[in-house]
Amino acid sequence: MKKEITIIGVPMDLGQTRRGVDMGPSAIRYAGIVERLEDIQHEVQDFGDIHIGRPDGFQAQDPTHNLKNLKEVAEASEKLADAVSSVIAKERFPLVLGGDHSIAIGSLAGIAKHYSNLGVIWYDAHGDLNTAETSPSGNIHGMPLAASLGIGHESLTSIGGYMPKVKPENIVIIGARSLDEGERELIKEKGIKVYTMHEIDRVGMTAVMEETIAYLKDKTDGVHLSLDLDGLDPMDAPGVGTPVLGGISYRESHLAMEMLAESQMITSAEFVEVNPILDERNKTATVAVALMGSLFGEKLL
Ligand SMILES: NC(=[NH2+])NCCC[C@H](N)C(=O)O
Ligand SMILES: [Mn+2]
Ligand SMILES: [Mn+2]
Repeated sequence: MKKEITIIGVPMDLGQTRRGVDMGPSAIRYAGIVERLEDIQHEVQDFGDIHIGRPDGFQAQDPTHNLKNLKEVAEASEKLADAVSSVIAKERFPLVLGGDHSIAIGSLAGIAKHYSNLGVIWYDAHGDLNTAETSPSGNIHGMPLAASLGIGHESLTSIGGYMPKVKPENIVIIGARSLDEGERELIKEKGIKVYTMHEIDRVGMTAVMEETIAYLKDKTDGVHLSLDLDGLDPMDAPGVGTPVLGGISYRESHLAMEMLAESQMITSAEFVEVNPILDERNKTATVAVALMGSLFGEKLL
């Protein structure tokens, strides 16, 4: 089915401390995302990049919290929320390119306004369910899913002027293999559905995706895919800032994207954490583009 897609680049690197992930959108464009989607008959428009403010180097860390670059991340999130929301208002499919995963706070704030029961598939090695209190790093890219549940610092939970963006029972995390203590507690407390690498190995990606699709299908009126490239194994996606061994393979990821394409349930998507400085000859951006091809219906025959 032909889609009208708008690409939004978010050159954000302030949600974590390794420089270079702000070049993710360029690397993904360079790897040919527009042509790839046009080749399978979609109509693609490139919105360009959201402007990311630079932190004032002389400004001391706010003593009331340990959140790095909170002001800049919150400002960028508001801008992204507006951009994403305007794309959906035009009945186009928003495809957001990161940037670190903190950008999901803005994407979800812009998207969730348009749905009463948004589903979220969080494809990631991590839960990104930390708050200032539970975070080992103070990096906001470890917090976007918590913030979208309405948990965490007010400057992050209130983006878009409402909260929460998503209900715990509408979330599925796939690929988890690194969770902090507070994240584990939150998962249990809220009953969030998680397929760790254990389940993926045990029952296989086919069953994981069948169950995920069945779980979300009837109770949601839209599903956002938030794909962190570190969900994949670092052998397949080396250009990420927080790699974790033992991840989802390139092949399993293609299968997952193909099954989502068949389900026709995905209404928005983002691909994040591509860091060209840490990458090998743009491999991770190229993998991201290949996965987007499958998500949007590319088939060999
Ligand atoms: N989006 C990501 N890559 N997140 C990594 C988070 C790592 C760790 N859990 C933290 O809070 O700092
Ligand atoms: Mn991650
Ligand atoms: Mn993440």
